This record gives sequence, C-alpha cells and structure tokens, in this order.
Amino acid sequence: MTHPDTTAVHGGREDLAALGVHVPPIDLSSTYPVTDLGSGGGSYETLATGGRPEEESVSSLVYQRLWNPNVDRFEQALADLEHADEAVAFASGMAAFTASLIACVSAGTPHVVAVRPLYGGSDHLLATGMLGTEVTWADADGVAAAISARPQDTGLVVIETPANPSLDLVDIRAVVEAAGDVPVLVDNTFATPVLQQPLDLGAALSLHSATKYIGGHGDLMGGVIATGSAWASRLRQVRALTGGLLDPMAAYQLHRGLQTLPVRVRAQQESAQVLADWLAQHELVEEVRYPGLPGQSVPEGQMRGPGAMIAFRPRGGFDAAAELVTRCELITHAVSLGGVDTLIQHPASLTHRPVEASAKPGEDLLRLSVGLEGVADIRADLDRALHG
Ligand code: MET
Repeated sequence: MTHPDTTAVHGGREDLAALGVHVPPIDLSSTYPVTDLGSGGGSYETLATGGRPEEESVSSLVYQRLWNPNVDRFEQALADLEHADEAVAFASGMAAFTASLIACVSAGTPHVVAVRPLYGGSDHLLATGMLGTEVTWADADGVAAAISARPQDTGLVVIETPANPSLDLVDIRAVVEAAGDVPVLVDNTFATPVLQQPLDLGAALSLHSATKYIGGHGDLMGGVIATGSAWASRLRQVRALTGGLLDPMAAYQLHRGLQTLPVRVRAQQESAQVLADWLAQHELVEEVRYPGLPGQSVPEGQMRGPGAMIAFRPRGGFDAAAELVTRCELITHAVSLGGVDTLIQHPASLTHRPVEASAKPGEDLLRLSVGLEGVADIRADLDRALHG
C-alpha cells in the first residue's frame, strides 16, 4: 500500500495514462446509448439494484441516476483513503445520512441508537423520525442497553467524533464492541481520513459531509459514505431509487480536493493548535475544547492528530459570544467548515438550532473552523473581536 499522501494524489486515476489524459475527463451525460433491449435491460436491472458496471450484465451505464464515471472515480479514491472496500457519494452529507437511514428502515430495522452531540441536521432528522426511523438517544456507555431493549429491530448506531459542535470525543472501538452485531456509523467529517479511519476501528460506515474538508474551498455540496461492499450495494440502490445524486462536476472537484486534503488538514491543524493554546490562556476566554489540549483525552490509537476545529466559550455568556462573531473581520461569520478560509459561528443559533433544548449546545459556545491564513492574522482578528 502506498503512503496516504500518494493515495490522495493518485487514487481513482489508475487508468488515466491509458486513456491518454492527465486529469479525469468530465462526463456530463444524463443518458447513455443502449445497444439492444436485452443487454440494456440487464444493465438497468443490475445498476438499479446496487450493482456495479464491472458486472457482466452491464453493457451500458443507461442513465446518470444509476452511474456516473466521475462519481465512481471520487468514490474509489475516498474508499482507498478510508481503508474501505467501496464508497458511495451523494448530493450532500444529509443525503448520505438519509440513504443510510432508509436502508435501515427498508431492511425492517428502523430503530437507531444515537449518541449526542451530532451535527444539528443529523439530530433533527433523527428526532423528527420523518424517514420512519425511531431513535433512542444514549450515552456511549448506554449503547449496549439501548440495543438490548430492542434487539430485533435495531439497525444502526450513530456517533460523531470529534463531534459537531463541541469536539466531544467518543471511543469508536468501545462503541463498536457495545454494539455487537449492530453496524456503527461514524460521522468522520471533522477528522477526515487524514486523521481517523473508523473502519479500521470496527465501524461499518464512515460518513462525510464532503462539502467541508474534502471539497475544502467552500464551493460545492456533497456527501459520501465509505463502507464494505454489502452496505455499498444497499446504499447505491437507495441512491438510484431516491435520486440524492452527487453532480459530476462536484464529483470532479471533490476528487481534485482529495489531492490536497492531507496538506490542507495538516497545515490547518498546525494553526489550530497554536490558536487553541493561545485561547486557553486568554483572559477573556472561559473554556476551550480542542483534542490537542491537555486533559481532553483522545481514545488510544484513534486519531493521528487533533484536527482544525475548535470550540470555545468567551467570558460574558451569550451576549459576549453574539458580539464576538459580528466583530470578526478577517474571519467570516458563517456556518460550514473545513475550507481554506477561517469561519466562526454560534451553534445554538445556527447549525444546532433545531436540536431540542435539553441537548442544545451552550448559549455561549462558539465554533471556529481554522483555515489556511497566516495564524498571526487569525489570532489578531480573534483578539480584537474578544476585546471589543
Ligand atoms: N453541516 C454544516 C455545519 O456544521 C452546516 C450547517 S447548518 C445549515 O456548519
């Protein structure tokens, strides 16, 4: 196996030289020619039920909702980085999460055990039950008990680590052990495969909002799940039938984004460590949450680095937090994360607004996504915003 940085640059590109091109050709076809009804029908059958074009029955890609070569290339590269057999990409992280939940419901196992905090949209989707799931919220320690209350119809355990927005850490191995035969889905958006490979720790599914670090430039929407072949087939069938597709142009951009993912994550992480250390000493800061700070124990062997997301509470409660975000000048006050520019936002008002009161982030908590600017400039902007 090559070094991960090499995989990031070359993954999903193995056949380009034979094609006589240096970068992937972009295929925007909505439909594909069919030679005859017998083989065309066979292709449709295979692709609409989660199969792949390599199978003998596939003579035509038939229709973009069933297959797209740019999406496939991105999926192959991402799967390699996640140490997964396959990956399945979607229109957004929420479309990816939706597909995993629909797969559970359609298998007759609609009960989901979830550990909070999760991204607010994920929490909201589970809490509404609008896809037919029923959620039990549990602590990591309570996962086994929550499953044993409904052993017949529990289809999934959902965790996010580091968690959005508070950077809480969950021990993936321990949850996998507690889950037994029930598959564990880890939202790996904050860590990226550069820092964490959930499948190596026993998880069945590693989910990303690819909009964030994988795209890395705040200019596209996408989601992806890295997993084993059986789950990949189920997810592709859900995608084909429900249409939550990743656009081919976005797939091209995400595939390109993977090439710089390791260097971006390492550089952003380096600045985040500097900023977290500085914030932790700041007279106007009450608390900093960052996996690279002392006392915030990362489960053994789980992460290769603390990442580039920081949560902190300025002194002065909600009013101080609300004022701080509007005073930032270099740092953009906006949701989303993982891009080249630094963003700050107030989760209780925005990303986690729909979360029920008892599970909502504190009203003084801010979330910072550290970008690639000079760290002294980010620090100066934060310092000015903190002092008012
Ligand atoms: N998942 C994104 C975030 O955590 C998006 C936001 S809320 C619409 O910032």
